[in-house]
Amino acid sequence: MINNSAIQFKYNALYKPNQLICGTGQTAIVTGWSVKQTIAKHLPSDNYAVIGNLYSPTRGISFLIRNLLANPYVRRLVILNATKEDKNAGGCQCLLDFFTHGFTEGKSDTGRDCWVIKSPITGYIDIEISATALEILRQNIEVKEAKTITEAVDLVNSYSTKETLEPWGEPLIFPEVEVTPTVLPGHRYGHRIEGKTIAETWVKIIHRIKTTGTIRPTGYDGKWQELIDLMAVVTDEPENFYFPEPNYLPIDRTFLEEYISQILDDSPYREGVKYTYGQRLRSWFGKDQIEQVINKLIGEIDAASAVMSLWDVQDHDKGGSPCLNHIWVRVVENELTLTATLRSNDMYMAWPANAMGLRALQKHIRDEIAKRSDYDLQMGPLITISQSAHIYSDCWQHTDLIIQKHYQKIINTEQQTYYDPVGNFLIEIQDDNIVVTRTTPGSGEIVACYLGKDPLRLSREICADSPAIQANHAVYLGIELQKAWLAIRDGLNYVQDR
Ligand SMILES: O=c1ccn([C@H]2C[C@H](O)[C@@H](COP(=O)(O)O)O2)c(=O)[nH]1
Repeated sequence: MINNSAIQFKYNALYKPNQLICGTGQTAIVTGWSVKQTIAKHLPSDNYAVIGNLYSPTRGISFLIRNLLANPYVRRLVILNATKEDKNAGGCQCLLDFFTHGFTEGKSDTGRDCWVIKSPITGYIDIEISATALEILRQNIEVKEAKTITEAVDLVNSYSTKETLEPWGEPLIFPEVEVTPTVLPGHRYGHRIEGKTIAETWVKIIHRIKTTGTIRPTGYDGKWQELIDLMAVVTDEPENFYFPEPNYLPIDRTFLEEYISQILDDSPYREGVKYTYGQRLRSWFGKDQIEQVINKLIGEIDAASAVMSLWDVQDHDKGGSPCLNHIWVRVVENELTLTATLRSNDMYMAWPANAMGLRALQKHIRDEIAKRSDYDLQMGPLITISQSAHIYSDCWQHTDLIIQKHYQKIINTEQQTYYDPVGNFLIEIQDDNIVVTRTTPGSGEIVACYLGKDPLRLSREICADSPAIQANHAVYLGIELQKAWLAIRDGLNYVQDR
């Protein structure tokens, strides 16, 4: 025991320094999803060593443990496990289980060797950290769970009246293994990705970002790969949601149920708890915007102003502003479409939940309109526009694995339908000329005709007229035009697709 209780410790934040509030005491506080500043403002800084969030058991715990190992004088840990989000994410529970039950050697989802926490919630610790070091932490840190902010504050204050404890040893620092992806050239601004289901669209999105996104600093002491303004169009998500079997999405049905309520239902303001989308939509601005949109469309079904806004101008002054900012609902040929704009979107971890939650909102609006009026609309596509569409570096390995397993299969199935919204092209030879007839994709009506001998010139003309032609369709056309040209040159018969 050290007798000088006025001793001040300097917290060495090796990882995520900008995300932590550092003090000079011996107690670390993990606030889960609660806003860390709310706790800090109730405590003098010499009562705590550090205050930080823990959002995810698979991504956050390793950093936290590495920092604790670098600061051996931290002898007490208070874990605030207070909100619905904490229950959903399971990070705080998993961290508690690390201290209570320990860990075993295992593999992560991507097959990487790691320590797996003995917990019903999946949580990983980097294998580069030695088991001995992890045991030292487990033996030398006193851990307490708090269920409310007040309980956490009282616990920390009561610790500060106790005597100062000796550090458990010298700081321990372990190497890190970094994965650097190869980035292929591609568009940086503005992408359109379409898929039938959220799951399928998600695989295409993560493929696009992972192969062509720019690697940049995140603003959270890390890196992400990013594309700017990525529009995803989901055309046929079924009513009860499609979850692949086995489920490769980062969420399951139990999580989704909770999450949908965060979008559809109001929730009262609570100190330390961030906005919820439901609260912003239902009550934050003194109006229920979901009701407003339902009533607006019933009154004027063609309205182009069925807008819901989630951004508050005050958000510039506070941290933790909403990522989902603008929702627009529009009826197009008896279909109800919903377009949502997100200023910042974690496309690996958050987009599937965001998209499913928005789809539930779209369905709710459709159903309410049907209940209260004569409009029985179909469900149209769900469209999301993600302005910063990113994947954090600690998800890159997982992302690669999902792409490897599922991307090509999805593309193959799509290509086999031979469907292109720009239409079909029929190729024939007439009097030593190549004749290309363009028809609509549905009824096959003729919309354009091209005639010539030069396959390259014809391809260019066709592509200039339909710049949105699908890449595989354009390549196919090129091959057929060349075959037609060869047939003319060699005096052979030409039949398309033979
Ligand atoms: O519904 C949500 C909420 C958050 N995020 C992600 C986007 C960012 O990666 C991070 C929020 O960071 P800030 O932009 O608020 O700092 O969380 C989403 O993707 N969807």
